Amino acid sequence: MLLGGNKTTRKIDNFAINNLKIPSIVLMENAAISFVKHIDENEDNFLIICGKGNNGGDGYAIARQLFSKGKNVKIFCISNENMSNDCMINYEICKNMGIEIFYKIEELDKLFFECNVVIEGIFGTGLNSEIKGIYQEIIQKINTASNNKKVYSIDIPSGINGDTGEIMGISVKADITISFVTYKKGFLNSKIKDFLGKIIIENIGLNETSINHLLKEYYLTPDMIKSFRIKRNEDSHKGDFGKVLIFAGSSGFYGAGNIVAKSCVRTGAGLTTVITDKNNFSLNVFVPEAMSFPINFDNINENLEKLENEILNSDVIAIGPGIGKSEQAFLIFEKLISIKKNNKGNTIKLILDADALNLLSENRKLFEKIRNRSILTPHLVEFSRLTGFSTDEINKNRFEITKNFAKKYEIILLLKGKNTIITNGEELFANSTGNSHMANGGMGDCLTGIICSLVGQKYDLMKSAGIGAYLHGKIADELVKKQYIVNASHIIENISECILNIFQN
Ligand SMILES: NC(=O)C1=CN([C@@H]2O[C@H](COP(=O)(O)OP(=O)(O)OC[C@H]3O[C@@H](n4cnc5c(N)ncnc54)[C@H](OP(=O)(O)O)[C@@H]3O)[C@@H](O)[C@H]2O)[C@@H](O)CC1
Ligand SMILES: [K+]
Repeated sequence: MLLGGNKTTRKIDNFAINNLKIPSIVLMENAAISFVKHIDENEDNFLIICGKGNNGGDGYAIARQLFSKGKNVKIFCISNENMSNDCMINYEICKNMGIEIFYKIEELDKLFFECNVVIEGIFGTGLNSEIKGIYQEIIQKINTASNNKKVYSIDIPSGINGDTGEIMGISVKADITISFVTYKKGFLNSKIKDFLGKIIIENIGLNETSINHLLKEYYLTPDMIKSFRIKRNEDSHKGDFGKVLIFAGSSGFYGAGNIVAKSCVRTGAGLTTVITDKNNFSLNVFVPEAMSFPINFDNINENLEKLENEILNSDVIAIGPGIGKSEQAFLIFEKLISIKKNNKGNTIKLILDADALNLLSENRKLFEKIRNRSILTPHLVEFSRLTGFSTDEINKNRFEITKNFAKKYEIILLLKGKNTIITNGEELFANSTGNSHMANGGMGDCLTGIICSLVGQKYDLMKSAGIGAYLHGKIADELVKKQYIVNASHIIENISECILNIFQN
């Protein structure tokens, strides 16, 4: 699903009008028809509150549509001065059709009392400053009435900034928001969840393929994930699904390595090998399918040569969870990223997480070795270390900072958090799955294991990160329907079933 904001709405509008030659009034009509589809047939009494821009124009067009279905419709017109052209056209039609239109704020309370459903088209993507005066008063009244009326917002609850989700002074609290063409970036702001209600994204007669060159940002949906699927050949063998090398875990943190390995195995990698302390015997017990490459941490140099063969034999290497920041960990990390091509002549892909990111932050010249072949999966604090931006600055400007970083270092960045962001600097995915019940130790390790497994199975880096993040969150979303806390082990046991559901449904 396309992800957009205020500017992109104007861009799409302009393209549809100027290039596709769809008159703007047709787009508005399509928006109104799509909107009305979601209104309960049994509802009868509607109050439609309209501003003077195209959001209000949508409101008048929706009023006409409902009126023509025989519904009882009243309109509250906030202002009929300086209306946009299409708003004016629909306002005039409503007047000509004899729909009752009210103008005085003193009449509003009675209008609320008489209706069952409020539809508001005060501001959409054109909101450009703090809301004050009469607009503020009307929104307050809508929110008071919303206690016992169903409130629908057209495109965006009036008062929410479509780009940032910021509340511009005050906002309508919608029960249902029906938005057009794009999932608005502002909806990703977790602080406004209660204002959005149920979100539905509707078409206005534009096929996604005719406009998707205009924007390269997406909100991940099940259909998108399904479209990424690479079918398995009947005659394939384990070599076709990737040789994955994992450097994760160290004394005290063996669990991290075990979780990465088990997630990787369960996601379907062909062969999984874990570089681990020679004294760690837990791997074989926890993940019998994985192989180990034992390291003598007391004498690292004796291992590095043998390790070279292992690297040359790999398709993808995941590095970081639980490795610590010791001198030995650094030497192994440096070795693992020092070879770019494997024995088959293919580029060895890298997934860098946790301590690998911290080591990278402290040794920035190593960025040169990871270009064009890596996924970095920081959480907010790790990303702050990598970029030098404060966590607040990143939160306020996630899209721009992540894209710039990915572009600068030519890597895929996956910034974990609510609506995990994945970007290569051009294209961007915002994840739609996941919840707070999965916020506990080992989750990130599990995600690393899933992603390196997908890369091994020849999914490109963006798609591996996208599928991985979606799958990881989706499993947790399903599990919280029947349990309160979701741990990495729960995710691991459900990976395979969830992949099946996503790819086959
Ligand atoms: N491609 C699509 O997706 C399609 C989108 N469509 C629809 O168009 C909507 C966007 O329409 P839009 O651009 O006319 O802006 P809109 O939100 O109506 O607001 C502008 C009005 O508000 C005013 N105003 C702003 N801030 C204010 C404030 N703080 N306090 C007071 N006034 C304020 C501003 O006044 P001005 O500042 O210009 O004086 C102007 O009058 C979009 O959300 C969707 O519903 C569909 O029709 C079909 C195609
Ligand atoms: K609105």
